[in-house]
Amino acid sequence: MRFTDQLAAAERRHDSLLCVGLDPEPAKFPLAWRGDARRIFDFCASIVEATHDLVLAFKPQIAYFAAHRAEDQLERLIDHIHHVAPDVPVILDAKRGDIGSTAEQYAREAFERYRADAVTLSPFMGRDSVEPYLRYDGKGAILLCRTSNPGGDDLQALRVRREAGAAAGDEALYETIARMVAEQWNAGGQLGLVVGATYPAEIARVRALAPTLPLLIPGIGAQGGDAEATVRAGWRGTADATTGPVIVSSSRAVLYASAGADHATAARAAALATRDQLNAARR
Ligand SMILES: O=C(O)c1cc(=O)[nH]c(=O)n1[C@@H]1O[C@H](COP(=O)(O)O)[C@@H](O)[C@H]1O
Repeated sequence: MRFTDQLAAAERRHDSLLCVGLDPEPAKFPLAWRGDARRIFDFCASIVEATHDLVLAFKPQIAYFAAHRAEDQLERLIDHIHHVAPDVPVILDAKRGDIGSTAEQYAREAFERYRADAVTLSPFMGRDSVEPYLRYDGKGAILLCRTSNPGGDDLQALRVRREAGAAAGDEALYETIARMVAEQWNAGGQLGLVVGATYPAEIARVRALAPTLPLLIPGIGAQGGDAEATVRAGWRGTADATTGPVIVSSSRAVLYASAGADHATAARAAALATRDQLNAARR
């Protein structure tokens, strides 16, 4: 099944816009596992098992595994997700971006080694740096557009001249990215955009420019983004061919809801409350 169809199906089946981000930090694990990087798989698997019926996607962040030489645990984790939750797509958060020949290796890593359903990428090096990922039929590539961090302004808010063909004037760089990706790069329907929950007005702008693209929206929870405003800005109806899904991602607020032996129960409670909060904003 194509990534976009997987998202739409998981959104409907689990009645959810929530993605749980898997950013394992051994220093924050429950006491019995604390500080032990060999428990990364066990910790993440316990979260997946506790929350998979509440989410439309999981998003492991590769740095949290690679930093601990735990890539083998990431491979096992993604296999485990496909096994216990075959209907929930996996977005590998890797934020890659390089020339085509190197991008071919990154694409192979994401889709063949890790068997992810989609990957996050930087659009900075242009269309040919994204194309190797699109050769994997049905896989998704989600491009950074308006990121959740304050420093995102440094480049993404810069005013640039609108492309020839668009109405005269100027616009922010993130608007150019959204327009270009939606209108020119997305011929195969595999692309999505990242927009931070910390910037609801920009989510609305990106949604207007890219009505059918999936929007990955991190920044609720630990970064303080407004969950309701996020949904109101980005959600235009249950995902189908004409309405792009929103994937609202939260990592720390779910993973570390409790530092005790009840961490999985607490993670489920946090995921359930967040799912319900997101749903209330669309009803
Ligand atoms: O691509 C991302 O997922 C991402 C983009 C962005 O603009 N901001 C952002 O926080 N992220 C990621 O989303 C996660 C946010 O984690 P929490 O703040 O703990 O929910 C981290 O894995 C970040 O790397």
